[in-house]
Amino acid sequence: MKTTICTAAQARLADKTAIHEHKIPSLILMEHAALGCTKIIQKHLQPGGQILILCGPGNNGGDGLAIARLLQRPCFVYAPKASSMSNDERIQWDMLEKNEQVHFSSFEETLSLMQNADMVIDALFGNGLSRNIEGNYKTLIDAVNASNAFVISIDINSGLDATTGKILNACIISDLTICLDCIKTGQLINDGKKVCSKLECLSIGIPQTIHASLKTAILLDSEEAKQLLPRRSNDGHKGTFGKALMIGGSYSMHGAITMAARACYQSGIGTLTCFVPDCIHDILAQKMEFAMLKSGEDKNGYFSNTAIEVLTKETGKYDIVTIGNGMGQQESTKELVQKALQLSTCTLFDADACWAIREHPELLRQDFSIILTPHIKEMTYLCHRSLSEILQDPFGTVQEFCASYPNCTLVLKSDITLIGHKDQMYVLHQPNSALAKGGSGDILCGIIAGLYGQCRNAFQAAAIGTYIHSCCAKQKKDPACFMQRPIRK
Ligand SMILES: NC(=O)C1=CN([C@@H]2O[C@H](COP(=O)(O)OP(=O)(O)OC[C@H]3O[C@@H](n4cnc5c(N)ncnc54)[C@H](OP(=O)(O)O)[C@@H]3O)[C@@H](O)[C@H]2O)[C@@H](O)CC1
Ligand SMILES: [K+]
Repeated sequence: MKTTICTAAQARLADKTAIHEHKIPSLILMEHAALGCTKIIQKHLQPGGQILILCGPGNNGGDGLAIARLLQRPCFVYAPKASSMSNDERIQWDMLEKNEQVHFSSFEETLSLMQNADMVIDALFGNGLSRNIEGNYKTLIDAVNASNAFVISIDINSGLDATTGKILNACIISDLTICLDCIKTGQLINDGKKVCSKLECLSIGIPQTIHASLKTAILLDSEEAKQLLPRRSNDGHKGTFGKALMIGGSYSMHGAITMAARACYQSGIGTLTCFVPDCIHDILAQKMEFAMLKSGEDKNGYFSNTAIEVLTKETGKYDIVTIGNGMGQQESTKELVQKALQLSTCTLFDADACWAIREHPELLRQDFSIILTPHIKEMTYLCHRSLSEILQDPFGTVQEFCASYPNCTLVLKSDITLIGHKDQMYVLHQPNSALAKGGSGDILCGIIAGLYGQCRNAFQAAAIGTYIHSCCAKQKKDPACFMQRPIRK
């Protein structure tokens, strides 16, 4: 089952389509949601533990009341007066009329119960939050955050904008958030990262085809990765697995191209050629017994402007060209980037190549595939957004770029990495500080190139390469001393 990532509007549309077009009554969806939540809640609940369920005025509150019914154990519930409930919540309320295990508490009682509660279920607001939280709801949220209870939010932490991840004046900080049907974009960005400790996504019976038709982003998890990993045929030869040319390096940054090349080789490329400045040729010849080496004229430790001449004879020889690792922000980098595009083959722009193309973004529109792997700072060179604008809205940034450059696959690297192509997007949500060190990006570039050689599909290679890269980071218990080596399992 795919886990999807939606904006608030997409999530609402998916609900609406399921209810009105697929004729699945909303109460059935709510029952699925509540049954699934109850199972998860029970796993975290101590026998005899005191549980307090906070319900708001909409269907999120309806989920809370359904959970109270399904728990089948004594619990306290705070709920608004029946006249201000949504229709479905009202039906849930009626179902509790004869229930003797559910005790409704007043606002004041709820505040005092909070002090001894073992668990608080946050069903105040979900996808329908529309303005700042004030008054009693704010007081309740502040009290939850001050309590020692284990807090589970239903669907969305109440107070969090589901799309932007901004807090609307007050917000529940949860130990666990059970996302209904899909993860919301706001849970992965901005304040969303701080208020949701752990996300668990629950299927509630909304048909997967609805998400597919809405073109929602897909979580890149192990299930998805298995589908993407290229299969190597036993009767393949080195040509089958691709010929890569990696252009990069400088006197002070020869490690970057070395790491990228090693990662490419270890990721299964058929043959690998590195093109580096003359001044580091001999160093690399010592380090890279696995790659063929070509070198071009250097100046002050970088490629010279005339180094490009060597590339003129290379047209048609390679399946993938990578450019950028350790090249520096030099005039020659700009020249080489343009020349690399003339090789008319799939080209991966990493690091300084993303900087070098910024004056000629029109060159990114080619009739062959281009992969770009910028981190957030490098992304500022590729779009008209500032660093903070990209951080605020990484999903929109990737969508906008991919719509403008349909032949490009963009890998926007940060604690969550987004991989976009046309209207498709994968989201890798495995933040790990092990990858926050020099060389990580170079290795990712190499892994993607190695995998491209084996599948010849830029979006697939970028997605599976990004996933494998993050798996490498999980190998060590202490992320600070992690040494990166590509793996294949
Ligand atoms: N539909 C489905 O298929 C399923 C939906 N499910 C569940 O429904 C949830 C979405 O339900 P929902 O649309 O009723 O929104 P929800 O957030 O509960 O409340 C909206 C209410 O709050 C009010 N309100 C808003 N902001 C406020 C504020 N700051 N302070 C005070 N009031 C405020 C708002 O008032 P209004 O803006 O209309 O004036 C309205 O009355 C979703 O997250 C999931 O949990 C599941 O059961 C599975 C099936
Ligand atoms: K909630």
